[in-house]
Amino acid sequence: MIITLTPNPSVDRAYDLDVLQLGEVNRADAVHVDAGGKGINVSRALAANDVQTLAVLPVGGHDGDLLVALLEPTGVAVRAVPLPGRTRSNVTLQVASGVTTKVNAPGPVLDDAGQAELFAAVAAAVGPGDVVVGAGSLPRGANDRFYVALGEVVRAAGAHLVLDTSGPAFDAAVAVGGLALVKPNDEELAELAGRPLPTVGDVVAAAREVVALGTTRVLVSLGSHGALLVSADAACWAGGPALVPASTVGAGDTTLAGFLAASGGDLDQVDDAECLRTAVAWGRAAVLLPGTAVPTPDLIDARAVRVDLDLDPTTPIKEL
Ligand SMILES: Nc1ncnc2c1ncn2[C@@H]1O[C@H](COP(=O)(O)OP(=O)(O)O)[C@@H](O)[C@H]1O
Ligand SMILES: O=P(O)(O)OC[C@H]1O[C@](O)(COP(=O)(O)O)[C@@H](O)[C@@H]1O
Repeated sequence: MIITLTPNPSVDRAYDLDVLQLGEVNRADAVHVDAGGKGINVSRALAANDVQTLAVLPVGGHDGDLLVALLEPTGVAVRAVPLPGRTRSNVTLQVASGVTTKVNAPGPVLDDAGQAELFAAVAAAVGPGDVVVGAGSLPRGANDRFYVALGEVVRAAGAHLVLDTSGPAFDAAVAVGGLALVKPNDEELAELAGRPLPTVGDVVAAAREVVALGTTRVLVSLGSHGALLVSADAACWAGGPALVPASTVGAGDTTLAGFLAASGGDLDQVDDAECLRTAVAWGRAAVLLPGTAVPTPDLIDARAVRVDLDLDPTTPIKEL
């Protein structure tokens, strides 16, 4: 079973515009409202591809009710933990040229009691061999060691922790280690490493520093340049021609979902190249969909993805 925990979920509202004019009245051609937040998107993408998953999330207020209602038809099993405060709404402005502008709200405060309730919900659901995905930013009030504490809950159950977050929470979890997989994008990995990562060799070296601290695999998404998968003894890249996105929101989450789906939920037996190919195929399919929509199997084309196990480390990421 793949369980996701999204400590700061969102109702995602995406506005499609021809062009965006700052300081002017902009009129949208369409508005998309989706259940959002990184773990929730992972679960939605899995469920859309018939992979069983449970999403654990805090909810509060009107948008909390709306979030649960939006998840109802998706096939995701939901454990919604009612907490004080109101679930946030994140806004995306999507222009026809493919440029995506996001405004993420801070969300409600999560206090120690709320954190304990979320961990209890995960502990009640997780069993040996399961995969728990901790994903997204931390709400105000949450300790930077939130995902470290989640790791203790997950490992106590004999399960694997996968992480997709950024900033101090990512830093703290990587420093402690014991992670099966992390999914930064190249900017998040550069922030963690504390230096720019312009080439393939730079990204692989930074990912190997994460591996050396006790993470088995690092899946680095590179936007239109595909993704790199790095472990202690291997590095491979997958990608394809750049696409003009209908929306990049949720593409990273869908990429992670594709990787987990291809692994069959067994992170002890991963075929790196095939899991990476599937991950990139899912991400590419996601960017062609509006808002935070997730692709179904008919929209995913793994054959369009090229895998390279022997990339020249001097290759600039921008040339992939
Ligand atoms: N413009 C694009 N063209 C083709 N693929 C893309 C494009 N943008 C994103 N992708 C795909 O989506 C994946 C995730 O995108 P990325 O922006 O790296 O994630 P995140 O949303 O986590 O920052 C990439 O690895 C790539 O496969
Ligand atoms: O938790 P954060 O970092 O504020 O991000 C939350 C937002 O990111 C998303 O999960 C999308 O993530 P990605 O675009 O990185 O795949 C949205 O659904 C959500 O609104």
